Amino acid sequence: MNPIYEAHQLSKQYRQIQALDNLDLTLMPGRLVGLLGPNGSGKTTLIKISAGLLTPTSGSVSIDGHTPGPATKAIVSYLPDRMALPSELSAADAVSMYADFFEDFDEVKAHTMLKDLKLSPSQRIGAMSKGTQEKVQLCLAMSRAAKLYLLDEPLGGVDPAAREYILATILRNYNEDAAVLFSTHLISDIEKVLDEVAVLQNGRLLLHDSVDHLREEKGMSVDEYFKEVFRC
Ligand SMILES: Nc1ncnc2c1ncn2[C@@H]1O[C@H](COP(=O)(O)OP(=O)(O)OP(=O)(O)O)[C@@H](O)[C@H]1O
Repeated sequence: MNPIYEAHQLSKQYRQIQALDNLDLTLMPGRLVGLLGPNGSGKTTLIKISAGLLTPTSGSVSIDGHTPGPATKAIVSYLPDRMALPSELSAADAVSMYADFFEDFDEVKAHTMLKDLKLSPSQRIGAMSKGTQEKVQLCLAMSRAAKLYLLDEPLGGVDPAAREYILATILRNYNEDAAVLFSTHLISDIEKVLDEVAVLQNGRLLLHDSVDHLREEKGMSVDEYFKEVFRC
């Protein structure tokens, strides 16, 4: 089986700040991977480069054999870390817009998810709370049948009751040949669903391992390991 995603010697420099530093990361299809790391470790930068929104200073990303760009936008479902939809649209308008943009978008699935999360399709996005906006964006991102999902903090502002549903939805909705790269600080909430973790520190890959192997080798949960390594 070929990797769906490969970052090779990836670096990103913003003036004096080295946000990514010669990072190599390979993701295989069918894996749900948590992208972890303290604030400022480079998670969003990695996701944005992979989504084709930022250009690396050096190194490369290959997604299903393509450099991030128009070809990868058709196979990558990206969930940004902040609201990216026009505020005047309603949730139903946003669903129609996604249906126009993405061939792999399942409109019925999106409406079912909105209903399950008790979101009003007619409410204007600009009038929604931050957590509600995040839920709408997640419904849209997970209603695509993509090969790679890049989810930047999908649970950040979501209440604990909805987190369970969202995690179950991520697990249920993604096609088993797809990979999911999922950045989060809510490690204890998600480690039970993850196959692997990739941990960033100062723009470098500190560790990339299966959750089972990490727990066995370190004798602790991923959450405990993270707190131990990054204790302030
Ligand atoms: N547009 C920018 N201009 C300058 N520096 C930036 C910019 N965006 C990010 N950085 C810097 O790059 C580094 C990595 O930031 P990034 O947002 O990728 O980290 P992160 O791991 O996603 O952080 P968090 O967990 O806080 O969301 C940080 O030092 C940040 O200050």
